[in-house]
Amino acid sequence: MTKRQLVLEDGATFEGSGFGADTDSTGEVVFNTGMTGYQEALTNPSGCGQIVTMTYPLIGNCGINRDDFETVTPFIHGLVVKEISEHPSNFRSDESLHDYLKANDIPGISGIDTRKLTKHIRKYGTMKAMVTDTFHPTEKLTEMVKNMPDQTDQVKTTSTVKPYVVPGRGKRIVLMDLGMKHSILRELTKRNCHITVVPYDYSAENILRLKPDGIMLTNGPGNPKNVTGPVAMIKSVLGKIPLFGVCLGHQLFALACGADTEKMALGHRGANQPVKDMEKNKTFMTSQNHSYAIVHESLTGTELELTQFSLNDNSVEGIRHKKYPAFSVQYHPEGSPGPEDTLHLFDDFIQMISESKQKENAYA
Ligand SMILES: NC(=O)CC[C@H](N)C(=O)O
Repeated sequence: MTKRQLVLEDGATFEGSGFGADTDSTGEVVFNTGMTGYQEALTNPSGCGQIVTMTYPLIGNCGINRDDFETVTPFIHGLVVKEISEHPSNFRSDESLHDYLKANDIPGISGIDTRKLTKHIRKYGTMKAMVTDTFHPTEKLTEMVKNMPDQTDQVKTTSTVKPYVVPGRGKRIVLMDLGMKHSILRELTKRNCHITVVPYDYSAENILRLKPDGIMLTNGPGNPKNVTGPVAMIKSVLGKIPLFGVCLGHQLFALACGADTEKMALGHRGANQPVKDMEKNKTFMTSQNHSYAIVHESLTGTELELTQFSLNDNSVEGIRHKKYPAFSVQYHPEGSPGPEDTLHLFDDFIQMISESKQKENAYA
């Protein structure tokens, strides 16, 4: 195995062994606390540009299978693990994690003290990093990492280029792909929706021409403030078509309504994030994967109300428009990986569409 190292922006270095592709790579180093679901986590397009550290100590033991992908092409820039399983064993396994990463040109690094690395990130925050097989003096490598430009076009990279249809006989949904996880599509198709998936820069005018019953905005990578098109779109459709936003979609909905977003110190990544739903008066375990959040105080003076919050750090997890049929959540209701306790939000969305149709008919 090649000797490989992870170099952080602040000069911290971690030596390990290479697996996956033999290539150098840069990105933002983050950690994921999920004990299962590495395949879904590494194929989530929201991870575009990130070097993902798995805190669970043994990764790759059930291989990679054809059923659990969240995108066709993975977008992460590196995978950091304590121990990589060299002999995956599972009836669904098609190939090893090593072979999969190699085929997709993503470097992995194993033998890392991921506890130490995670504590470091927890103390100093998420930061830029590099996975490299070259062992230049640390100062030189650190300088290279520091000078790495911030990526701002991740949504463009991960979104579909052209619209396409996934036919169904139920509600007609426009699904704006900001870096969509397949599981969102799966949940809508399970509910018989007729789905038109559109790119991130699809205009309100073009969406309205499709005469959808509802609009859903997906998850996606990067800073929500880098994505201006969908904000303008949301402003134009709000009150005309019921809307449901997830993760990045949730943040863009907030920006469109005059609230603000900020970068969190660490972000939330993992499958065990407790959230209080104030409308249902219940606590749910959720799957999360985000670095940014809505600024709670910025909801004041807008037409948005807080509906859900994190029981770990009180951050905003759900909002609803006070006048129009529109709501959103910061977490992944579709799970994958992680708990499916909040799948009912897809049913709530369909019901909101039916109720707003009834109201329209009553006024007609
Ligand atoms: N899962 C997501 O959609 C993440 C949203 C956004 N990119 C963030 O990191 O906060």
